[in-house]
Amino acid sequence: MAATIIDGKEIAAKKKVEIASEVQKLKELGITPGLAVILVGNNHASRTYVTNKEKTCRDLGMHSVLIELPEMATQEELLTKIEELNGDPAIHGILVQLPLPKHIDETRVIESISPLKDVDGFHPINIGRMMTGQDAFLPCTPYGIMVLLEEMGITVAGKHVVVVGRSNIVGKPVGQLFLNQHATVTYCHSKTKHLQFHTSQADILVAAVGIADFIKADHVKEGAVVIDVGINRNEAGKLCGDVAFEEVSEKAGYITPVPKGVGPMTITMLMYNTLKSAKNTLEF
Ligand SMILES: Nc1nc2c(c(=O)[nH]1)N[C@@H](CN(C=O)c1ccc(C(=O)N[C@@H](CCC(=O)O)C(=O)O)cc1)CN2
Repeated sequence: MAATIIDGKEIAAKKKVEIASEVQKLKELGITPGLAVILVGNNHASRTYVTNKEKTCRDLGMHSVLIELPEMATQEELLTKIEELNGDPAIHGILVQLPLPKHIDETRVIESISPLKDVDGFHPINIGRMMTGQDAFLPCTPYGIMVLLEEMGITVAGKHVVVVGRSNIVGKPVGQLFLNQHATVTYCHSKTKHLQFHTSQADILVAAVGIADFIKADHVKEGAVVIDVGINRNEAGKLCGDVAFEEVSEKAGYITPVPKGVGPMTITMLMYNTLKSAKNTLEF
C-alpha cells in the first residue's frame, strides 16, 4: 500500500496561525518579536531563504531586519554587526544565513551570537542545553521534524531511529532530539559499513545526506516512517530529496515529500523560536 504523505506545508500553515495569534497577544503587552537576518554574499538559494524568512516575519506580525553584507566583507565587519544586534532591545533573534563565504570562520561567527538570541539553535550553549534536556532554542530543521511526527500522531518512544548524515545543523541534533524522546538512535554516515543493514531496521529513517535519490526502497523496512531532509537538484535540474520518492513511497508507511515536507517547517520553527525569545524578555 502507498505511504501516507506527511504534508509539511499544511502542518507549517497550521503552526503559523498559532504563532501569529501568540504574536498578537505579545504585541498587546508592548513587545513585537524582532528577527535580524544577516546575509553575506550572493548565494542564490540563500537569498531565496532569507527573503522567505522576511516575508514570513511580516505575515506573522513580527519585526524583521535584513542586513546584507558583500561577498568580500571581513569577519570583523560581520562580528561588529552581530555585536550591535546582541545589544539591540528590538531584536530578539539573530540569524546568520549559512553557508558563509570561505574566508569567514563559521564557528567563530556562531559563537559570537548571544545564546539568548540564537534562534537558529546553533550556539554551543544551546546545543549543550539541548543535549542535557534543558530548555534551549532547538535547531529549526530537527525541531520541525519532531513537530511533523507529533502532528501526525507518530510515537517516538521505544522506536528505532536511524539517521543517515551527521551534520551539525541536522543529523547530529535530530538524533539527540529523538534520544530525548526515548528512541533508540543509530547514526550512519559516509564511512558506515553495510548501510542497508542498518537502514532496513529503522522504524523511523531520517535521510540527511545531501545526495539526490540516495535512499532506495531496498534501504527501507516495510511500513517505516521516512523523513527526507535533502534539498538537491537532479541531472534535469529538478528539486529532489535524498529519498527516491516513487519507489520508497510504495514501501514506507509514512513519507515526507520534497518539496513541501520538512522544508516549510524550518522557517516556521524559526518564527516559533523568535516568539519564544521575545516572550523570555517578559518580566513577571
Ligand atoms: N542560518 C541557517 N542557515 C541555513 C539553514 C538554517 O536553518 N539556518 N537551513 C538551510 C536553508 N534553509 C533555511 O535557512 C531552508 C531550506 C529549505 C527550505 C524550504 O522550505 N524548502 C522548500 C523547497 C525550496 C525550493 O524550492 O528551493 C521545501 O522543501 O519545500 C526552507 C529553509 C541552510 N542554511
